[in-house]
Amino acid sequence: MRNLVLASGSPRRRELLSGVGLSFQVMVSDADEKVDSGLSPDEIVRTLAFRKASAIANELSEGIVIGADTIVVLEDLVLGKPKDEQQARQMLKQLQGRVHTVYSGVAVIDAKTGQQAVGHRATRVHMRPLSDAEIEAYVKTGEPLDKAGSYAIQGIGSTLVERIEGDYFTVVGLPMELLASMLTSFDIHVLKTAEEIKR
Ligand SMILES: Cc1cn([C@H]2C[C@H](O)[C@@H](COP(=O)(O)OP(=O)(O)OP(=O)(O)O)O2)c(=O)[nH]c1=O
Repeated sequence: MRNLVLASGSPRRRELLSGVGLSFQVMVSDADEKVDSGLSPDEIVRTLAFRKASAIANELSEGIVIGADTIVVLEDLVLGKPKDEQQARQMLKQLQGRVHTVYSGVAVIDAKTGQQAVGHRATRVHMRPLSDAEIEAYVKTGEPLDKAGSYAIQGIGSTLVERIEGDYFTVVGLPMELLASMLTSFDIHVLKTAEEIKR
């Protein structure tokens, strides 16, 4: 099988991809995460996922490169990763007791042929009301710091989420069903690979 490359420093994305039995290399891009203020949320995550994948694909002569990006959107407010505890506190104060949408973009690029695909998914998240003391305690766990919107649904943040509408993996940062279907057009078939591993 052709070399698969995950262009991401996110341990969550690494775990999700390993979880379906794919073997891959990790190469972290230093792609600029600034975007035009006029872009819609889906355009933002698609642009950034593509930028991350192409930064790595440009360094390689072959390989299928995957990039991803996740943002949290509360009405017209776009929340990325907090700079510090103060910003994490502020984001959680805005999100508590309300519904927001998590957008995750995925880009796949074949470094050899230049074939490319970009997609995204959006999931609505209902967060329960949180007291200031709860927000403080959660911020102090350190978990919010490298997460878009300052929470991790897969971690202690699971206790803050009442329910979601849509794909769970989109919230964690890598929509797996979307990615698997995109990979089939690059002739990478996740279920077939999993079957080969079992044999
Ligand atoms: C909302 C949410 C986000 N996140 C994470 C996923 C992403 O790692 C991060 C969003 O930041 P990103 O900029 O998408 O990704 P990253 O900087 O971690 O990694 P890279 O750019 O190298 O791919 O937030 C969770 O882990 N759980 C959650 O519930």
